[in-house]
Amino acid sequence: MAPQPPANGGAGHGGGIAAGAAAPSAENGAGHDGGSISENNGGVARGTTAPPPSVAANGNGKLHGTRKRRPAVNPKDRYWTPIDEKEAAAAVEDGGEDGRRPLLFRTYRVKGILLHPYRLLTLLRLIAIILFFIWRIRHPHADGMWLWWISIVGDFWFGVTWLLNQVAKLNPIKRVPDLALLKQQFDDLPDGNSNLPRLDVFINTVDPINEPMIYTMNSILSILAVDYPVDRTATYLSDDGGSIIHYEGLLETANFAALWVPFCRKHCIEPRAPESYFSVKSRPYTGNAPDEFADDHRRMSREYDEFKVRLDALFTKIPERSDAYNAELKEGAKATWMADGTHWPGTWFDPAENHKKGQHAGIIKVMLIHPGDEPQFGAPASAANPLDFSAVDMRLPMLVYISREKSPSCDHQKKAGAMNVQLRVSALLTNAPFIINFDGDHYVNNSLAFRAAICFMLDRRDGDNTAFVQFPQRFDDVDPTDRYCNHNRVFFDATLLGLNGIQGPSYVGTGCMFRRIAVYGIDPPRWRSDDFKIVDNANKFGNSMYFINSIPSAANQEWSMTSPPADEESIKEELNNVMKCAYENGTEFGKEVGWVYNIATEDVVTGFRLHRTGWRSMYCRIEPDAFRGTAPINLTERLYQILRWSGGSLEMFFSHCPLLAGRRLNFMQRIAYTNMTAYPISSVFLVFYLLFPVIWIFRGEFYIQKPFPTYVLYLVIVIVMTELIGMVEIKWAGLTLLDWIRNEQFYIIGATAVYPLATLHIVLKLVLRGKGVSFKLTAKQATSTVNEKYAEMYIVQWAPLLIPTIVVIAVNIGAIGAAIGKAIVGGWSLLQMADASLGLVFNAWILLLIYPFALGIMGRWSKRPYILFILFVVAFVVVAAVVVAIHAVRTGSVRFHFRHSGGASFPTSWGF
Ligand SMILES: O=c1ccn([C@@H]2O[C@H](COP(=O)(O)OP(=O)(O)O[C@H]3O[C@H](CO)[C@@H](O)[C@H](O)[C@H]3O)[C@@H](O)[C@H]2O)c(=O)[nH]1
Ligand SMILES: [Mn+2]
Repeated sequence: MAPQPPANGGAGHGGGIAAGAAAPSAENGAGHDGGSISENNGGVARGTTAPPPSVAANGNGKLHGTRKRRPAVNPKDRYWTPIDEKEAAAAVEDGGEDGRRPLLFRTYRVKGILLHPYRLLTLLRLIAIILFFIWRIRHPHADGMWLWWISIVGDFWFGVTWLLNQVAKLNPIKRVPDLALLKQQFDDLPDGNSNLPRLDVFINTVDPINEPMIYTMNSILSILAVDYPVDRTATYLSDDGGSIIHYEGLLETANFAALWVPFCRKHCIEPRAPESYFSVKSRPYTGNAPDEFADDHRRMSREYDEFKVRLDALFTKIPERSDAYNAELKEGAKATWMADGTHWPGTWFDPAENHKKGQHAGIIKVMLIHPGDEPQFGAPASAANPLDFSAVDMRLPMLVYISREKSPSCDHQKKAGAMNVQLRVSALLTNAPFIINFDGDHYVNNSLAFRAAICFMLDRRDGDNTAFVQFPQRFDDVDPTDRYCNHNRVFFDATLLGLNGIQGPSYVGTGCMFRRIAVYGIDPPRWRSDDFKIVDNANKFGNSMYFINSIPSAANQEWSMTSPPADEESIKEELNNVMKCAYENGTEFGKEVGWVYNIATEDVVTGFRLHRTGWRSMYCRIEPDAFRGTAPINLTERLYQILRWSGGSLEMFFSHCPLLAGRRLNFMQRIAYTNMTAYPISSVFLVFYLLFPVIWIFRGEFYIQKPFPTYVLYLVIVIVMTELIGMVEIKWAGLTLLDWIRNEQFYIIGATAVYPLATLHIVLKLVLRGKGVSFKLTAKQATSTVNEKYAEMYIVQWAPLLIPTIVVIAVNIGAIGAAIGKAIVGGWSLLQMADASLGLVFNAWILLLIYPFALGIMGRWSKRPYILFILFVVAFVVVAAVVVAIHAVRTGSVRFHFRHSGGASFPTSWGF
C-alpha cells in the first residue's frame, strides 16, 4: 500500500471551504529520518532496566561501535516522555522470575506542553465548525440555492472526515526497542548460543526490467548480511515472472554473497546493500580491523562491479546459450536452456505451450542450504583471496528461489497470491514462527532491524497479541524537495504514531514482520475461548497434510528452538502441490487465511483483517532507517500509484466495511480505518469547489453564501485553526514545514486528478458489478542505466489522468484573469472589489497548491520553476486582455472607473 494519503485523506479539509477555494488541509509534513528515539534509546531504555554496564557496549555496539554510552537527548525527542517507567522498574525487580519475560521496548507519549494544546485546538476547531455549520443552516441565502446545498453537504462531509482523521491522532505513541536488553536476554547465553526465534524472509519480484534486477539482488544481499543468527533465517525470493534471468541472477548473488557477507561482518559496515554502501562517501569505521579496511574495501568494490557486469551479461548470455542449443537441435519450438543443458521450466524467451508468461509449472530451488549451528571461520589472506576472513564466520543463511505455478485458467491474485504461496512453501521447509516481507525494491538499511522488530514480538506486555510490526517506508531516490510527496512523512511520522496509540499501525505492504499463526487467521491469545483449537477446520488450509501439521508447531515454536528445516528432496511432491494454483480452491486462502485477495491494496485489507480478529500491531521506527526502497518520481507513475491505492482503499470501504467489523476492532481504530478507506469521496466535493471559479469567468459576482463577510470570517477561523493544529503536529512529529506543505499539495493534486476517478470507478463497479482497480506494477527508476539524477521526474508521460488537474489550473487562471479584466473595465464598487480579491486569494492559493503538478507537465522546463510563474502571469494578462477586448467590442468603448457605494450587502448579524 499504501503509505498513502489516508494521512492526508481526511486531512484537514474540515469545516469550510471558500467560494471557489480549497481550505488547506490540516496535515503537516514530516521529520527527516523516522525513528529518532531509538538512536539513544539503548541508553534511555536501559536507564531503568539497569543491566550491567557491559551490556551497553553489546547493544547496538556493532552499529555504533564507538558511540558514547550516556543517553543524549536527540532534538527530535524533545517533546516525548516515557510512560512505562514504573513497569520497567518492576520488570527489573522481578528479574525475569517465573519465566516472566523482560520489557523489550519503552513507550513514550507526547509531552503535555504540546499534547494539551493539540487536543484543545482540536476541540476548539470542532466547536468552530459546528457553529459554522449551524450558522450556515440558519442562513440559506446564496445566489444559487443548488450551489448552496452542494456546499452544505460538502462542508458537512469535510467536517466529518477532518474529525475522523484528527481523533485518531490525539494519542500518539512511540515505542522504542531495547536492542541491548534483547541481546543480553536472548543472545549472550552462557553456552555462546542464541535463543532468538527463527525468521522467514519473503521478497517479491515480477519483472527483471520494470523492477531492475540490481535492486532485487541488492535487497537479497542486504537480507543475507543482516545481523541475526545465521541459522535462524531463511530467505524466499518469489519470482512471479518465472524468468530464468532472475534464477541465474540469484545464483550469481548467492556466489557473490559468499564474499560480501563476511566482508560486512568483518568491518561492521552499514548499509549492507552494496549499491547504497558504495554510493555513500564515508562513514566512521566501526569494525574490528581498521588496518585492513582500505584494502578490503577497494577489493570488494571491484568485486561488486564485476558482479554487476555478470548480472548484466545474463541478458545476453542466456539468449546466446539458448540460441546455440536451439541451433544444434533444430527441433520445434525454441526453448530456453539452463546452464546444465536442460530446459528452463519457467517462462521462455520465445513462449511455447507451458512456457509462456502466466503459464508454466511451479519451480522451487534451494540456492543456499541451511547452515549448521557451528560457526565456520574463513581462510587467512592468500594470493587467490586477499581478504583475511580467518576471524569471520563464513556461513550464509538459507536462500530459496520460488516461482509458483501459473495457468491461464486461474486468477493469480498478483502479489497477494505470491505471498500465500511463499507462506505454504516456507511452512514446509522452515516454518519459522515469524515472517518478514519486502517488495523487490526495498532493502535492509539497518542490519539490526530484524532484532528491533523481534523486541516487540517477544515483549511480555502485548507481545503475544501482536500480529505484525510495521516499519515506515523510506525512499532513496526521491528528489531533495520531494516534489510529489513520495516520502509521505505526515503519514509515516504522525498518522501511524497516532494509530500506534490505538490498536496499531496499518500494514503498508513492505518492511513488516508477521507472526505466522496470525496470518493463518488464528485468534490472538486475548480472544481465545476455552475450547480454542489451533486448527479448528482443516479445510480452511487445503489438502496438504504436511502444511496442516506444520501449523501447531509454528504456534508452539515461538518460544523454543526448532528442528532444522525439512530436506527439499524428500518433500518435493508436497512442495509442488502447495505451489499449484488449484491448491487454494475451496480453501480460505485470500479470505480468512493469508494475504487477502480481490483488491488492489491487499496490504491495508490484510492488516485490517488481523486487527478485526483482535490482534494488535506495533510501529517501529529506528535510526538509521530500518529499510529503504525506491519510489516513482515521475508524475504519471505517481498518479497511477495513488489511483491504485485510493481505488483499492475505497473498494475496501465497501467490501470490508470497517464500520461493520465485530467488537474486536477497537472503536478508534475503526474510525481510523473508515477515514483511511473513505477518503477519496471528499474529492468529489473538492473538485466542485476547485471548479467553482468558472462562474466568475461568466458572471461579475456570485455568492455561495450570504452574508459573505461572515462566511469568510468563519472560513478564516477554521483555516487558521487547521494550520495551528498542523504547526503543533509538526513539532511533535518532528516534521519540516516543507513536508507539511508537500502533503497538502499532493492531497489537492490527488483530489483533482485521481480520487474522483477512483470514486467513479468504484461506483461503476458497484452498479455494474465489474472489476475493481487493477494492479499496475509501479515502474522503478533504473538509475544504473541513466546518467542524469532524477531524470524520470522530467519525463512527461501523457495520460488521461492528467486532464482534470489541467482543467482546474485553467479554470483558476481564467478566473483570476477575468477578475482582473473586469476590474479594469470597471463597474465594481470597492466592496465588490474587496469581495473579488478575497476570492482571488483562494484562486491563487489553489494554484500554489497545484503548482508541483504544473511543474510536472512542463518536463525539463521545470528545472527552472520561475518559468512557470512567468507563464501564469502571461496567462492572467492574456485572459484579462480578452475580457477587456470583449467588453470593448460590446460597449464600443472602454471605461475605467469605480462605482462608489456598493450593491453588495453588508452583514447585519455575525451569525452566532
Ligand atoms: O503479480 C505481481 C505483482 C506485483 N508483485 C510485487 O508486489 C510488489 C509491490 O508492487 P509495486 O508495483 O512496487 O507497488 P508499490 O505501489 O510500490 O507498492 C505499495 O503498494 C502496494 C499495494 O498497496 C503494496 O503491495 C506494496 O507493498 C507497497 O509498497 C513488488 O515487489 C512486486 O514485485 C508480485 O509479486 N506479483
Ligand atoms: Mn514499490
